Amino acid sequence: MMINIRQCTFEDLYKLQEISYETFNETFKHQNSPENMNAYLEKAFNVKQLEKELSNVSSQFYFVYFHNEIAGYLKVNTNDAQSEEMDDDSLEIERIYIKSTFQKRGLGKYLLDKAMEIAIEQNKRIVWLGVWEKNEKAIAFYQKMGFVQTGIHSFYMGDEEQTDFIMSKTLI
Ligand SMILES: CC(=O)SCCNC(=O)CCNC(=O)[C@H](O)C(C)(C)COP(=O)(O)OP(=O)(O)OC[C@H]1O[C@@H](n2cnc3c(N)ncnc32)[C@H](O)[C@@H]1OP(=O)(O)O
Repeated sequence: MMINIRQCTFEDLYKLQEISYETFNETFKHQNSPENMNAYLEKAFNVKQLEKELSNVSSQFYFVYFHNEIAGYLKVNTNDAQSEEMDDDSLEIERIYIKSTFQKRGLGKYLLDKAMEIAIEQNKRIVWLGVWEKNEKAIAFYQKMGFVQTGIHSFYMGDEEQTDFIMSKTLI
């Protein structure tokens, strides 16, 4: 099989840190200062933080493999692991990141389908996510996947306040 998916465990901590840094950096370094990028990377992906997230029963991480190489990852949250106050019948896609060399091969859709599958299994009604308003590529991808904008919220990249679009999809 060309494409495989596997749920991450505690043992994957350092691999997870590596792909988190790499993909975040290549996605956002062109539109943000090095200071703000470093501040965010250190805060979001330090070992203690990732340990905490990996041990949260309401969060799940998955690696997607392309020809046996880690090509990207998915993080989903339910209940109080969601990064916004949301009802218990919703699931958050907190991160879908595909390494640039593996993009446009269907892997992002593969991870998104996985998230939808988890939501259905857990009887959720809404799948939602936050995406930076300037991340046009990801917004186009989520629109293509049937998500619509349902709100906004702000977050900090270092000391800069930025706006995320909240996008959602309702399951039948
Ligand atoms: C909640 C968050 O995580 S927000 C941050 C999202 N992640 C990032 O920005 C990280 C960098 N980007 C990526 O990782 C990827 O580009 C993703 C996740 C946005 C898309 O993943 P990819 O593997 O490249 O997309 P994939 O090949 O699965 O494409 C699926 C469909 O979306 C469409 N699509 C993908 N990218 C785009 C785009 N830039 N513009 C329009 N349509 C697009 C494809 O054409 C495809 O449509 P099709 O099924 O009709 O052929």
